[in-house]
Amino acid sequence: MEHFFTRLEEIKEIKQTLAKRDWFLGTSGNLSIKVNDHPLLFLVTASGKDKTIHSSSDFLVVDENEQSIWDQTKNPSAEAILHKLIYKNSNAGCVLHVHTIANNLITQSFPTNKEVSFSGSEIIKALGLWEENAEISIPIIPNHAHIPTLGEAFLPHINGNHGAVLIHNHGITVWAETAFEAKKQLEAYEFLFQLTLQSKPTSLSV
Ligand SMILES: CSCCC(=O)C(=O)COP(=O)(O)O
Ligand SMILES: [Zn+2]
Repeated sequence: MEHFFTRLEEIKEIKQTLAKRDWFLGTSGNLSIKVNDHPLLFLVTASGKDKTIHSSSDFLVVDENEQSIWDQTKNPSAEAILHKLIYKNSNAGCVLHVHTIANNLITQSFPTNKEVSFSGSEIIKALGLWEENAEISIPIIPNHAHIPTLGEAFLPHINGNHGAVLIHNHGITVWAETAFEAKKQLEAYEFLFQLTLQSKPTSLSV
């Protein structure tokens, strides 16, 4: 139980930090943190809420069918299936999804089912790549309104315990083994997007 409350505090703190950055405009975005491996249980944001307002009903615990196990008065994030797919196919412990102007604009510069690559910035070390001239690539998938179809497009890109997927004209989903790592990596990706958009167009490469 102590573990549960520690995880809850971690994800609440991330929600508050990202809200201060305006990364939840228009009720967009969803966050989750794993609280049990077998059976899979994770805390996930409730759907459709203003995520800049913080209350005791911000999160609910769902199982591997994305069903709330205690509280039937609110619904889990509509995108909880993506979080479930990540937890079922990696050792990730936390999943963060945000819509930002920068992550939407970056996807508009590239075709879907391709990837966008970044190199030449020190912040790439925050993504775990420490070698000289390291390059990081992020896949861009189509934005299917039907979430199970979005999940099918997303699944092949879950290739490790941490990673990221851009959804075209929608947002980014980042996962990592811990909440600290997931937030760090999300921030590093958003840094790269903003840097690229504010730099010369030649710094983009497909
Ligand atoms: C209001 S943005 C459209 C839904 C979305 O993409 C999102 O991230 C928020 O959905 P949720 O069900 O998690 O509130
Ligand atoms: Zn979304």
